[in-house]
Amino acid sequence: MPDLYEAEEYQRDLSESFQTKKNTVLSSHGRPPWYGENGLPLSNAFVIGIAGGSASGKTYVARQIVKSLGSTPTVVIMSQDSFYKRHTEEEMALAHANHFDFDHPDAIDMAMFADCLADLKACRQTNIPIYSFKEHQRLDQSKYLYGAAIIIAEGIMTLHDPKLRDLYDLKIFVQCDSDIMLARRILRDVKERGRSMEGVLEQYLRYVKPAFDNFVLPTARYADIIVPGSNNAVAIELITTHIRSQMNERARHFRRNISYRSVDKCLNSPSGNPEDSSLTLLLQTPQLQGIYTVLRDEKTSRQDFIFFVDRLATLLIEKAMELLPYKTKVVITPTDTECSGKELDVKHICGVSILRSGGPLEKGLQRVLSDVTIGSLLVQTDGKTGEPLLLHVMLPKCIRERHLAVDAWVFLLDAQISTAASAFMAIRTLLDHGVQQDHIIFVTFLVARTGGIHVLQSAFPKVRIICGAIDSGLRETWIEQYHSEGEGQYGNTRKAWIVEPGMGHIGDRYYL
Ligand SMILES: Nc1ncnc2c1ncn2[C@@H]1O[C@H](COP(=O)(O)OP(=O)(O)O)[C@@H](O)[C@H]1O
Ligand SMILES: O=c1ccn([C@@H]2O[C@H](COP(=O)(O)O)[C@@H](O)[C@H]2O)c(=O)[nH]1
Repeated sequence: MPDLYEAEEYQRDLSESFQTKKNTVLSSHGRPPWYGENGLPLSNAFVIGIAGGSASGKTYVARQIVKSLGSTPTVVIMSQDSFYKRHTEEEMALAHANHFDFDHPDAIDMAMFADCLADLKACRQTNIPIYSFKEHQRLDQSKYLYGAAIIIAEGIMTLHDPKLRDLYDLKIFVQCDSDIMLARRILRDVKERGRSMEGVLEQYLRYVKPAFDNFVLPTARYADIIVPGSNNAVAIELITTHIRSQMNERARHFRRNISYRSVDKCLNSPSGNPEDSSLTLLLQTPQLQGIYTVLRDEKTSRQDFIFFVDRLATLLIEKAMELLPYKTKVVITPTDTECSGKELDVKHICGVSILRSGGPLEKGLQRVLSDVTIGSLLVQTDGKTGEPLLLHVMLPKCIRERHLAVDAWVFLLDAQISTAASAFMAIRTLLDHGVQQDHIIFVTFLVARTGGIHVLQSAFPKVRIICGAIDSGLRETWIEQYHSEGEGQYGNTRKAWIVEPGMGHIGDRYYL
């Protein structure tokens, strides 16, 4: 699945002319857990810095590494080109006349580059600027990035700043013949950056070449590996082998570790007082039990299933609404009387569903909060290992930006909590974005008493969970899967967990 973790509107809003493809490339085969059973991040992302002269082949090396890594977790290529400073009208006029020095370290916002890189390395989201080489200007848009297990930072000055050098796990310098660099630069700048050949040469002789000798080449001494600017396949293979071994050391067996734990303290607080528990079970009225009976019945038609799921979702969301802060509001009634009441006291509120089975709760949320924005997280189980993989992140704006996320309240939606591996991953993702733990309300139809709920509650004690039923069983199984390829049909088995008595696969029964 290409281009993960990118905001969709970014794709729509920016035209190809801004050459955004060079600046950031993302590829992913799913991100395995990056945190431990205590909910805290275990390891930082692996960061590679690639320096070298202009057109030496830095981007090429970065892309070849991604290609050669093959089926690896998410990789982000972050180009230092995105961090050229914002320019005044005069500076832009100088730039268009080839009289602006873009090759001096001061031309790049090193502090911002280091901050964005540090955020990504620490598994937090970041919003990087977008730079237009045609306009010689930083654009007003920014690009949201999150979730990289491997980050490749490339640019002429990536090894220049000591603060930056401290962030890299591996430092690479691309060493290329000057004539080749000049020839490549002429071709590229005329074709892609809207320049004339005379302009490119003038800029090269005035700024690019002297800066390369003074600022870029000297940083080669900080590199762990020097890679040639052409015919570098062997060097790239060596680098990928090293990265793979680093990633293997970080691999985890997360779901296996959190399932089937002792459940004595599972649903209640350590004090044993249910009131202190982070889990709220809807009052088990006959009416509620009636709804669950319809939903559990395998004979229930799809139409009835949808109807009763929507009803139940509304009840759950109404209960969840009680956990939000309210403030006093005075209104004048139609009888011209002053009346003191309440209104929500939140800056931002949104929903995030864990796909696909969180979807059936969305209608309930929209019934209660008509204009709510709902994002999504696609978490899937690796069929072979049973480990959760984060495949797609599409979050509302109030979470994507950290300064908004700290004030956001989030209804996290998933049909059931069984091993709790998906819930764990979704909560960690929200925390990485700066959402406060006690601002997360997890809404679900079912919780498996013998699943991972205990570990989830002890890792994130301030996250409130609202559910309508607690089931006693959780069974690990292998499901046969068939797919067609060419002429034939091929089958394989996939690991799955079944809640008992349960309601079957809620997402499938609702959507299929
Ligand atoms: N090893 C290589 N073999 C062939 N062409 C290359 C190689 N490295 C780079 N190039 C070509 O040179 C040009 C500039 O490379 P690029 O990676 O964009 O440079 P940089 O990122 O260092 O400015 C591109 O057209 C690219 O395809
Ligand atoms: O507005 C600008 C900004 C930068 N440059 C030149 O770009 C190169 C660095 O990019 P590479 O992709 O590493 O080649 C640098 O040498 C600047 O001179 C520019 O021309 N205009």
